Amino acid sequence: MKTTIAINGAGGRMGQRLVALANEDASLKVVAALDAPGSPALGRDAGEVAGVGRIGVPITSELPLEPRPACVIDFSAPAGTMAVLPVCVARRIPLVVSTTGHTDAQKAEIEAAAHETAILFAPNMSLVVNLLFKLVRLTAEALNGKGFDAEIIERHHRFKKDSPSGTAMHFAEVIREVQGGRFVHGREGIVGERQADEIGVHAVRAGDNVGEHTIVFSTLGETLELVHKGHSRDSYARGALLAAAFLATKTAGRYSMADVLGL
Ligand SMILES: NC(=O)C1=CN([C@@H]2O[C@H](COP(=O)(O)OP(=O)(O)OC[C@H]3O[C@@H](n4cnc5c(N)ncnc54)[C@H](OP(=O)(O)O)[C@@H]3O)[C@@H](O)[C@H]2O)C=CC1
Ligand SMILES: O=C(O)C1=N[C@H](C(=O)O)C[C@H](O)C1
Repeated sequence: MKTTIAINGAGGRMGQRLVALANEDASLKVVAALDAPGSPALGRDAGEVAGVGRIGVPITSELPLEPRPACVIDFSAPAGTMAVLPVCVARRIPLVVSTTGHTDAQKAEIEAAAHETAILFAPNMSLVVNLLFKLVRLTAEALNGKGFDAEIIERHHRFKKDSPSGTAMHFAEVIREVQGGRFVHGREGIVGERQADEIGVHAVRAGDNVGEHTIVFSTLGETLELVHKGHSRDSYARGALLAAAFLATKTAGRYSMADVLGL
């Protein structure tokens, strides 16, 4: 029995990889592909847009009633998430939210939807990055109160619309949960000496970098850096497809990539 999926943002960089990789997976079937109202991708075959040939699924701006997907995967934009969320809630369709850049109010709405359907909301679908979240928590605990400065540097492609990355902010939130402190986004001018409670967050936008995160723990005399470097968007896409297969069988509730990946 194939897991049927719908992809929100199917015309985008990630959406295209999801269509392509799902097309190669005998356990999955793409039954719907969505994109923004007014998108030039509307009406085109999702497989053709993804470069894998026709799959018989046209890209539409709304989720058709039939065939009902077992799970929706969202790699769109905040507005895209908020457009598909009520549809998934009303129809009790599990939803994997991979999009980043939401407001706090939008995040709260996404979390509330878990009362009605299965929700997995994660800024990064990569196995290695989700392992790195645990390693950063372990490091922050081990070095807490020992005089280490924590800074996060993220690098992404020139096309990324939100900043800093959702992944970088999750690293920062993990560190703050453990050590307390306050986020400092970049530094400019005579800002004075670095205060011990600062958690620096810095975003580089250049070239076609698919995602690189460096978490720095530095003190007088030595530095520890924990680094993830993405080579392809496929690490995120494969994680998202695993998440969809996991979520498709779940009842209402809030699930995580740690649940999916057994971390
Ligand atoms: N969790 C994870 O592991 C990862 C998360 N991401 C996140 O996924 C998102 C997408 O990234 P990426 O694929 O590079 O971005 P793209 O801009 O390439 O793709 C986004 C797609 O969503 C479409 N879109 C925009 N608004 C809507 C809407 N209202 N309804 C439906 N579709 C819409 C866009 O259409 P149009 O171009 O016409 O606006 C575009 O086709 C970003 O937030 C990014 O941070 C990315 C990689 C990994
Ligand atoms: O926009 C991207 O490309 C990515 N965005 C996500 C984020 O904002 O954390 C995940 C990954 O870093 C790639």
